[in-house]
Amino acid sequence: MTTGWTEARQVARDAAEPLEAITVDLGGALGLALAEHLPALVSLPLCDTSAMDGYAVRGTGPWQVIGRRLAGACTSGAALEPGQALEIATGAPIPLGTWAVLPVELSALEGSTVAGELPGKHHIRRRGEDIPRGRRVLQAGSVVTPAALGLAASVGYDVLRVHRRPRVRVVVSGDELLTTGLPTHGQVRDAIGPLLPGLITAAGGELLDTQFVADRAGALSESLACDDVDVVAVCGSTSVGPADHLRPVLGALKADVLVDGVACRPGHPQLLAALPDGRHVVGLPGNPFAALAAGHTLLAPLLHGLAGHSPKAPLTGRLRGAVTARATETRLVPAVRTDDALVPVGRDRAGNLWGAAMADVLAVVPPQWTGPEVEVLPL
Ligand SMILES: Nc1nc2c(c(=O)[nH]1)N[C@H]1C(S)=C(S)[C@@H](COP(=O)(O)OP(=O)(O)OC[C@H]3O[C@@H](n4cnc5c(N)ncnc54)[C@H](O)[C@@H]3O)O[C@H]1N2
Ligand code: MOO
Repeated sequence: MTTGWTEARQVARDAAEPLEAITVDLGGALGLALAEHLPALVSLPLCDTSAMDGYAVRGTGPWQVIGRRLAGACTSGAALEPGQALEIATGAPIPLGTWAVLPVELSALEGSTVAGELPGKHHIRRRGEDIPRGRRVLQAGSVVTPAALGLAASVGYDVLRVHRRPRVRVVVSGDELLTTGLPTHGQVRDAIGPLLPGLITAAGGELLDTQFVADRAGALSESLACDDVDVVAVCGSTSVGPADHLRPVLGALKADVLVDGVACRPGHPQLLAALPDGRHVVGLPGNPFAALAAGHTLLAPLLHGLAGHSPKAPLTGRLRGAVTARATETRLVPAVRTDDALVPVGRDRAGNLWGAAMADVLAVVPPQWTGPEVEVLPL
């Protein structure tokens, strides 16, 4: 029974429990989802520090400069007395008794005396003003970005607990397929093998390998009998033709078919199944644009779920141009972003990746849509 596009994505997402947590160095966490909330291990800043290069002063000027302090210096040291100043660098702990930091460009130094107007702002960053110790700075399920790595380091982390990436095997079926060079009569260059690694990585997965199998049930069955991956993405063989063996093979393996066709174009024969040992199989149609659409429809949400990513609100945009909705199926339409709208690029028949390759997004046009707002899937 065919499933609606939105529901199919939810089924794929719900089919996945986040995989186990691992501990990795900060650098190894990029792109993985946090398995635990992240409380700040230290306050930021750690103590009251100067926000400017200049002079920490007490009282009204002029002030007698009694020394110099750079960032990283320890906080102990004599408190300032009224009329005293300490030359200070941005980020250095301010001495006790400081009223304000006089920025160097507002100061006039003569010998060891500095003069200037007390600034309107004190230019002091108070301890914990940016982040107090113990405050949760990121939630479990957040995907670690470059900024998140910097933040984690600044609040004291050397390692992070993250969910491991789901391991994926791609199985490409089709006797007519060629992986390099120019196809001759009857041959077709494999276009799905090359497009999947990027899609899998972006969705939080790790491609273990790509295997090519002949259009035989036995070969497909053998490729599914593995225990070194979490997900097998089978390309081709999803339809009902004489060389399409995926559904019968899944039946023989006693797989639980969770999504058996999706009400969308392209990509309607795609499927999602759970094998008895818990691994998942995603069937991507052989037509390359249909495979891309299915990759975004079923494979990506499954990988997001396994990788422990928190669900995100959909991105939306306004679609302009002559797009006709279907009665009962969702259309996935390649479109480019312009200043004020999304514009379809065409060239989007199921076997043709030209439109998708030119596009920025797939615009999701639901059944009976009247526009202009659509959900978008970045490509
Ligand atoms: N009687 C019906 N026939 C078809 C239906 C249907 O509903 N009833 N659906 C059509 C749709 S829609 C699609 S999509 C395809 C899906 O077919 P398969 O997943 O079984 O894929 P194949 O038959 O192996 O190949 C279809 C087409 O794509 C080419 N192909 C396959 N793999 C690749 C690849 N890796 N790179 C490039 N091109 C590939 C293959 O040569 C065929 O031309 O079924 C329709 N039929
Ligand atoms: O679903 Mo097919 O994928 O439209 O060509």
